[in-house]
Amino acid sequence: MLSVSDTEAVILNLVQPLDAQGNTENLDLLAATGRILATPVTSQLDFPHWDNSAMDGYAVRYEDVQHSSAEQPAVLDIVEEIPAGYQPQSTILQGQAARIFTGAIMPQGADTVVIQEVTNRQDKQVEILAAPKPQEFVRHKGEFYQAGTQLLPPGILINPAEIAVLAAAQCAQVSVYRRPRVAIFSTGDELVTVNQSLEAGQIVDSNGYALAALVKQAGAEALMLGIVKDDPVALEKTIAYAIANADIVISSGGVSVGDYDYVDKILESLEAEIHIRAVAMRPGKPLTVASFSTQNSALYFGLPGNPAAVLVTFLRFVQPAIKKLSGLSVGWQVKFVKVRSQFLMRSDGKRETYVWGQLHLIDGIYQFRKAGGSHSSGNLINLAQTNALAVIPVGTNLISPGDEVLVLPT
Ligand SMILES: Nc1nc2c(c(=O)[nH]1)N[C@H]1C(S)=C(S)[C@@H](COP(=O)(O)OP(=O)(O)OC[C@H]3O[C@@H](n4cnc5c(N)ncnc54)[C@H](O)[C@@H]3O)O[C@H]1N2
Ligand code: MOO
Ligand SMILES: [Mg+2]
Repeated sequence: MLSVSDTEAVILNLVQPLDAQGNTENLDLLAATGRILATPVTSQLDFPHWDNSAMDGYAVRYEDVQHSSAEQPAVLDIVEEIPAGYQPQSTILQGQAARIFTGAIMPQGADTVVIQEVTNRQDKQVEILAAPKPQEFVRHKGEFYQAGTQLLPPGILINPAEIAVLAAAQCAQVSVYRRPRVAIFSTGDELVTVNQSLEAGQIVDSNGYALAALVKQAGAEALMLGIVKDDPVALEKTIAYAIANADIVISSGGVSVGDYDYVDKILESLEAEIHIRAVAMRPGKPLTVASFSTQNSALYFGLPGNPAAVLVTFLRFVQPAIKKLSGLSVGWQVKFVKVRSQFLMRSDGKRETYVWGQLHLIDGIYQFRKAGGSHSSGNLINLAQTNALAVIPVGTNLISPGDEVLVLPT
C-alpha cells in the first residue's frame, strides 16, 4: 500500500498537461472567467498610457510652489481646465496652473498636482496653501507596465483581476485551454438512476452525480456514461470507449477484493499499466490508477464505491490531476490549512484518516468541527453541509479539542 503523498506524486507525475497546440479555444473576454490562459499576453500600451493626475486639484510646476504655505501662498493663474478624457491644449509656464481632475492627462510644463483641499480658488487664480512633494499625485506613463513586456503569462487562472487587465489591454477575445474532458461511470448491479423505483437491494447511483458536480467544480467537462453492470463484457466495452474519448476516466466501485469487483482485471485485459492499487488512507483504501500506452488514452481512476471514499479520493487525487492537466502552470496541489479542532477525533493511526466537517470562523480564526453522525465511508448523509476534510496523519491516534490539525477546504 502506498502512502497518500507517494500516491499523489505518482499521479501528478503521470499527468501530461494539455498542449497549447490544438487544445485551445478563443473566448469572448466575458466568458473567460475561471478558464486558464493559453498564450502569453503582451500589450503595446504603456500603463498608465500617459502622465495623469491621481487627484482632483491643480497641475502646477513644482518649482513655483515649493515654498508655499498658508501664510505665504503661491498665487497661480489658471490657464486651462482639464477633465478626464481631454487632451490639454496649453503648456504650463512659470506662475501658471491648470485645473485638473482625477485621471486627466497632465499638461506640458506641469510636473506636480496639488489637491484642491490645500488650495484657495479665487476666480481665475488659485492660492497654494501648502508645499507639495515633487511630482506628487502624478501617475507617470509606463509606471505600472511598460509596453512590449509580458503582461500576463500563459497557464494562469483567469480571475476577475485578470479580466480587468485583459480588458484594459483591449483583448476582446482570449485564448484559453479547452476544458479537460472527464468520463464518469458507476459500476454495480445494485444501482439505479434517480427516477427509477427501488427494488430490494437497490440504491440510487449517487456517486455519478457527486462526481459530475466535482468534475464541473474542478473546471472540467463531464462525459456521463451512466451505470454499468458488474459484468466484464459491459465493463470492458465502457472502459475502452471512455479511455478513447476522454482525458481522464473516473469509475466508482468494483476495485476491492469482492467476486464482482472487476475493474482491475478489465484494465489488465486492456493492457493498462496499473500504477496504484491501494493507498494507506481512510476512506479510500482500494484506489486504482492506471494508464495506457496507446496514444491519447486517458488516465484512469478507479475510485472505491463507498460514497465518502469517492468524495475524499476525488478531492485528494483527481482534482489536482484535473488542474494540472488543464494547463495551470502552478498550484495544482491540494492546499491544507492549519486550524484548531473543536472536537476530539480518533484514528487507528495506520492509515491517513480524512474526517469530514465544517470550518467555522470564531473571532476571525477558523476552527474545525467534525460532522456529527456516522463517519462510515458508506454514509453520505452527513457529508452534506460540510466544507472541509481534516487529516489525521499516520501514527497519530488522537486529536484532542484545541489541537492543531491540517484541513483541506472543499
Ligand atoms: N474483504 C474486504 N472487503 C472490503 C475491503 C477490503 O479491504 N477487504 N475494502 C473495503 C473498502 S475500504 C471499500 S472503500 C470498499 C470498496 O469497494 P468497491 O470499490 O469494490 O466498491 P463496491 O463493492 O462496488 O461498492 C462498495 C459500496 O459502495 C456502494 N456504491 C457503489 N457504487 C455506488 C454508487 N454509484 N452510488 C452509491 N453507492 C455506491 C455499494 O453499494 C457498496 O455499498 O470495499 C470494502 N470491502
Ligand atoms: O477505504 Mo474504504 O473507503 O474505508 O470504505
Ligand atoms: Mg466491492
